[in-house]
Amino acid sequence: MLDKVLRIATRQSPLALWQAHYVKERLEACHAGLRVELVPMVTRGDVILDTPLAKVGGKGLFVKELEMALLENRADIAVHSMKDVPVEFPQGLGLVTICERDDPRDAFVSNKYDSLDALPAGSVVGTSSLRRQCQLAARRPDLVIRSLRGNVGTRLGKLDNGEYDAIILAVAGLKRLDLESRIRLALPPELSLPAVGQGAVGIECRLNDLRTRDLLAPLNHEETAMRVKAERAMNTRLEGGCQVPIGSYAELTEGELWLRALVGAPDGSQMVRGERRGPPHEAESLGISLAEELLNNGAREILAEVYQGEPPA
Ligand SMILES: NCc1[nH]cc(CCC(=O)O)c1CC(=O)O
Repeated sequence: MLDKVLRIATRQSPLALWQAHYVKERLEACHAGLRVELVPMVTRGDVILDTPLAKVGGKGLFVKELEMALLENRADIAVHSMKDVPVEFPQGLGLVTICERDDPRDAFVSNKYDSLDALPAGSVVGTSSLRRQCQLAARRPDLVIRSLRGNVGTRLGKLDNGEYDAIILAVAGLKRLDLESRIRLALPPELSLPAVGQGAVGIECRLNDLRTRDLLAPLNHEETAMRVKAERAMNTRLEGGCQVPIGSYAELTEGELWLRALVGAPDGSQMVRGERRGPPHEAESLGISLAEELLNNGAREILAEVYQGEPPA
């Protein structure tokens, strides 16, 4: 039966393919007789590999082609790392499902050292994330932080050939690729506040495609959705559309949301932090009010400076 086929638009990086296969398997397990096909695509973000993302238009580069495929009915859903999903969607598309979150933490990866604190002065640490960079530099101003791009395998290769003493990657990505053994230390949120949505997989589709939305419904994880909603509300109130030095992380404990956030200068010289606690149904307003507090405490000036150097796309 043709209407029992569902098509997933996906990038072809090993991480993207893992996530697409994960959603395929979950959907097929929930719906007997449903056949799920992958539609592999190349995005601009996959092609431009040598320039810091902030300079070439930011995270949106990885999702535009997938969204075109949805709009032109060449695919039914797109599977994303929530961390890479821009704040706005094209007309007619939306994020309808967020799967259960995996480990949200950043990972310290090194062949020589056990932790950030064990690194000698002058050690070279690789990351292209302004968020990771500012938190690293704030704690260890004596380190040399160098840009590091490419997919997870490429980044590990650059560590292994000696270009870096250590690199920072997401725990979730390493676990998905069966590379958990490379993690020397999972950094607690106090040390490296995660990015919005880190560790969670989200699913986008055409909002008027009710058949697909019904099929996706059992994959939604309410607790993860609440947490990511608070994180994204915080980010949306701050962000101008390009890569930014912002951490935003929510936990849900005993029915209460605890949202922490930071905005920092990329060189770690300034850092504004804040937190909010409240009921989950106020996820969005908690995020917005925390963002406004940060803006009033200096984040406005920090972000203005970041955007001036690298204007949003
Ligand atoms: N920026 C790329 C990216 N997008 C999502 C993940 C990891 C998986 C996740 O956070 O869901 C990664 C790799 C990394 O940051 O190390």
